[in-house]
Amino acid sequence: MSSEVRDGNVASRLRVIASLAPGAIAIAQPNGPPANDGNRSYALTTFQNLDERTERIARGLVAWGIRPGMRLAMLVPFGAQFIELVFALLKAGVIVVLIDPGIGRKHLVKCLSDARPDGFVGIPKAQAIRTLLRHRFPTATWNVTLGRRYFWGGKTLDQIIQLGADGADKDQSSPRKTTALPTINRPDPAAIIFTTGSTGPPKGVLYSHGTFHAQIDRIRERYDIHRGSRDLACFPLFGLFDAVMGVTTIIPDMDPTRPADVDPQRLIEAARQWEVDQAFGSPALWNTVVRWCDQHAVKQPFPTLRRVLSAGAPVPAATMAKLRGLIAEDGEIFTPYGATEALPIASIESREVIAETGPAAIKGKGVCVGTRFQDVRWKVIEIDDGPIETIDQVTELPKGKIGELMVTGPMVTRKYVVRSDQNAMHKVIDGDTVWHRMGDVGYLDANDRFWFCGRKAHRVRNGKKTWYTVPCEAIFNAHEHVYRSALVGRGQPGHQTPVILIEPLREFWPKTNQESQRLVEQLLDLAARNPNTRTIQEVIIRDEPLPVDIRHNSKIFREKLAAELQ
Ligand SMILES: Nc1ncnc2c1ncn2[C@@H]1O[C@H](COP(=O)(O)OP(=O)(O)OP(=O)(O)O)[C@@H](O)[C@H]1O
Repeated sequence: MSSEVRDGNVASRLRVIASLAPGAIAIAQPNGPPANDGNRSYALTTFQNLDERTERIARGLVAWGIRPGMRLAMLVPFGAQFIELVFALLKAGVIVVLIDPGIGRKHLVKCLSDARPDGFVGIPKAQAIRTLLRHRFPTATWNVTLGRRYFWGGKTLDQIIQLGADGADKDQSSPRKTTALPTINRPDPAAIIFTTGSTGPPKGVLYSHGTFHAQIDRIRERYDIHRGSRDLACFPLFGLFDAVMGVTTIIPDMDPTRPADVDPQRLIEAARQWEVDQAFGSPALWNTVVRWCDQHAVKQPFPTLRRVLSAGAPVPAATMAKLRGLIAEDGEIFTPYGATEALPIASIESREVIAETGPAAIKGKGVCVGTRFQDVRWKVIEIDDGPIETIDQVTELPKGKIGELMVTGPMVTRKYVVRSDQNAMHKVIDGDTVWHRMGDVGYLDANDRFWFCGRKAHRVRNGKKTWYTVPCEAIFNAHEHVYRSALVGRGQPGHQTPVILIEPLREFWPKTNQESQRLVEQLLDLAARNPNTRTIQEVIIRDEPLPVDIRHNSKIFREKLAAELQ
């Protein structure tokens, strides 16, 4: 489809979809509580509505004075309006600043301030907070409020839409008639998206329109996604991809910033009502769904679901096997691997995990994240904690050897624009090409699959000995009373003692010191029998959950734990 889109703006794909299927439903959002039979009423947006409204908002923004390259930060909860506004801003040539509220208030304000936005598009509450903190956002003068505007300046969305219809700003003495949308080329900047911040403060990644095109094309091809599919979008940003692939986004009744707290009953109802055939969610969401169905003895609650996507962290093979039993028999579960800076890089399907790579992972071989997406190039290189400027300074490792992963391709972003000091640590120049160092360690196998062994920054070192998080933790996670574990180093890198912190499953939380001691002994016994872990001699059973990121609910904040241990 990309060849049909003449200009480089990724939002122009909407126009193509709208011309092919104008009346098809682009977005369905619940607008009432579920009835007794589980069915509920939904507000519907067709592809034609979506294209026309985004066009009108974009024209309104341009008529108001918004110019290509201006940065506008989105402070709008995920939903139909979020999707609509992102496309409208892209059509106007704006660089959309996207921040996941799940990163927490402190990081949120800091990231927004560092992104130096020219304005905010937000709900009244967000605009009120922005106004109170205006010294942090000195350049933010173009502000659009959804709903009612109170004591702050700017325009309401309704005024922008009106402007888009009129083609001129009535507030101005000499109304402009120039509401043509700008021409955008693929290399032009489209968005600044923040990393989760699981290894330090979140970094702002610059996406071009070309980055988005490459992501959409690769995802569509590899997962064989077609117009007419219906996606339960439990991971908000996927709703944006759906719209330009002609897929209906069903917005689930859940807090997208707290995927582990989802009510599976609501998902099941939505999937039934819409005969959903695709769903995207984080591993934590699927874990909640699988456990709930287990507890309630629910059999195949998603009979029409044929494509499940789960991203952001490893999905245990056991969860995958159970999830397989909940969806259509011929359904597939994919775990794409990538990062905010480079997505998608690789992918694996559940059958391969269950039959082959999952059992290997349990033995401490790392988590296999699969084979490359088309046009990705990757190398495993010797681990270096400092910057690597050019490709000639890189030492590539042979297959099977653990090192750090670096990648390049059209979906790989070229730089950070917030915390740009981090560019030196992550980017390697190779002529016109930029390689991105993922910050992940692992190895490539004989079938060109990558085996993820954890984050580079989380490895524990003592002299020549290195312990990698994922292969070590797998040995402890295999104990039937363990929910998850974290390898943490006590002391300075190079002189660290490896310590394993254990979060038992809720039902097996030790009630006495003796029970706790018994569990420690069993775990040390397990550790002694595996070469990865036999040098680990300290296991601590926690009496509270391990700290994890809110966005994926699965990335363990090992830095925090290490600080507690020192
Ligand atoms: N399928 C997967 N299996 C295992 N880990 C994954 C998978 N997909 C992503 N990851 C992990 O998530 C990381 C990317 O996450 P993200 O871009 O959200 O930010 P972050 O790297 O956690 O944050 P920061 O870079 O700020 O520390 C990858 O580098 C990898 O460690």
